[in-house]
Amino acid sequence: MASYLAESTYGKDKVRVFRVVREDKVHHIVEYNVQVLLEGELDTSYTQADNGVVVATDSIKNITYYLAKISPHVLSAERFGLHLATHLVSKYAHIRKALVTIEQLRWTRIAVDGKPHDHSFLRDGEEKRVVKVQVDASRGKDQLVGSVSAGINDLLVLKTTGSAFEGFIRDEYTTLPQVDDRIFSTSVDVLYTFAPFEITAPSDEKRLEFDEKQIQAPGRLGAWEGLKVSESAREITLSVFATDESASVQATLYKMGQRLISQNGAVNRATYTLPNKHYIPVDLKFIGIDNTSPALAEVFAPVSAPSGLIAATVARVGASC
Ligand SMILES: O=c1[nH]c(=O)c2[nH]c(=O)[nH]c2[nH]1
Repeated sequence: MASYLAESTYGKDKVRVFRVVREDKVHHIVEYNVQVLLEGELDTSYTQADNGVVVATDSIKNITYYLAKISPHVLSAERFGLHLATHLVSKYAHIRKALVTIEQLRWTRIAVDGKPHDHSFLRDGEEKRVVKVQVDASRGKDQLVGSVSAGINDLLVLKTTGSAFEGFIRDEYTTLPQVDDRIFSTSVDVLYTFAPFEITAPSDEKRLEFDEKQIQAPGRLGAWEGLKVSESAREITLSVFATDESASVQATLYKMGQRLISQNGAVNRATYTLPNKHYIPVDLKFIGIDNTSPALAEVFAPVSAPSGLIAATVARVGASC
């Protein structure tokens, strides 16, 4: 009956942060859902009820808000996440690793007479940008290793043709007809990963320092900085989805990943998770109407469950992560 604590992590989830940065009359905003998890010399908090090693998750929340106030990087989820994670592992001697996941909600400037408004925004879609940052101090507090992944969640797309699914295994379990034309809809989750890099530890007493010079990545922050790659990933995902003569979700996914990597030199891997959101032509034979032959299918029943689920990671040849 012997047992032991095999692994653990803890922190604060769903810290909702809205930040405004006022540049004279032009206001910039971000809204984040932040998850902060810590790992380190924390076993005794589980095994011996030793709260003396616990940074309260309430304090983790407070630190998140404090950094949102003072960090010059708050408008970039990648930089803000790195600043927060670097502070946590630098401030607390026994914390070995900080993992920060940020979900960024969409706020787009309202266009008034075709001109982006200074301080009014709209939620144009439920898609989110997602950023996962890790700062690892396992090799020492002065040898911090940072890693960044970023991507998109819940990007809902649909096409009405240019998608087939044929040639799959047919046996006693098969009821699905082969089709050379169908509706293809998915809610894209994509996460792409950059090579890890060193971060110079903050040298100020409060361990709050964090600037570009501390990032020892090729091209520093610029190599993987959020927006360029994130816009490219979104564009590639949408354009492959729209233009591919899809043989299957699997084949289209692979093309998305290949193109993302070939067009973004700093990205080493891309993981796509694509539910296949089925739209089934309604059988109207009961009233003498053909609505099921592909060319005549016009009325569909969207099926919320079950859905297919296709996930794969495409990696750059020769890259170690
Ligand atoms: O693109 C698809 N891939 C599958 O693996 C699959 N399975 C299924 O029933 N429909 C589909 N469509």
